[in-house]
Amino acid sequence: MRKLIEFKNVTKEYQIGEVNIQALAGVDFSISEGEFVVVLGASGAGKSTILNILGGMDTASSGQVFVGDQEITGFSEKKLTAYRAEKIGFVFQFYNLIPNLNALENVEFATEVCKNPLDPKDILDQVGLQDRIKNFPSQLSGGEQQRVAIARAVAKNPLLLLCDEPTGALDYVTGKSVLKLLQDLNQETKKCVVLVTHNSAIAPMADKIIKVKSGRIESITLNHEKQSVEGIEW
Ligand SMILES: Nc1ncnc2c1ncn2[C@@H]1O[C@H](COP(=O)(O)OP(=O)(O)OP(=O)(O)O)[C@@H](O)[C@H]1O
Repeated sequence: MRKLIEFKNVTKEYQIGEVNIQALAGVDFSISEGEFVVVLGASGAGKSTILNILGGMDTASSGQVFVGDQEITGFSEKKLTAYRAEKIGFVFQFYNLIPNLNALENVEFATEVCKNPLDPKDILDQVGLQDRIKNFPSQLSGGEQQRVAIARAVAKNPLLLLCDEPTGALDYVTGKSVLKLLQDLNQETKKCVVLVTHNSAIAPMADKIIKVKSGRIESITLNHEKQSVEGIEW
């Protein structure tokens, strides 16, 4: 499969007063089109930093990041904003829905700035919320709100779906159903999904597992016998 993402010797340093924090100390990896990738590591390992640089929410201190045929590390602020808006769908641990918009409006709002959005209603159908589209976030459970957040990300028709601990605030069963939804969407749409988690038990659902430790890549494993989420217990 064609290479979609490449990190080449990427570093990230944060300067807090006199203190210099090395969040990434030279990271190299690549991701192919359509892959479901799990980025694993302990707290503070650098997982979110990788995801934020990939999503154009943060910038590398040095090194190169390629997405498709573009080097995003060379982007101006304006190009990076367009990249985030058009190419990236984000799903976070806390759903970040707009409280005074209902489920459908939350998805519609996100698609307004996109070039080729999918139909918000169709996507809410696909995530199983066809009967709840008029509900406000406060009227939905955590799992349902996360489904709206996933619908919002997917409806943008992004190149990449980036998920940072998407089940972190959910109970076991609900978390599993959200992972199943992400796995199904990856299989159906062939969109690349990069999911950050500290939960190593979910690694078997991925095509590729990237382990991060202290700002470095510890290992990259290709999983040829990917498992369905239903078959994984933790
Ligand atoms: N904006 C920031 N300013 C200063 N330091 C930061 C910032 N963001 C991250 N860091 C530091 O960089 C390191 C990597 O953080 P990162 O959030 O990428 O880790 P993580 O693996 O995602 O951890 P967690 O699972 O706890 O979210 C940590 O030491 C963190 O404190």
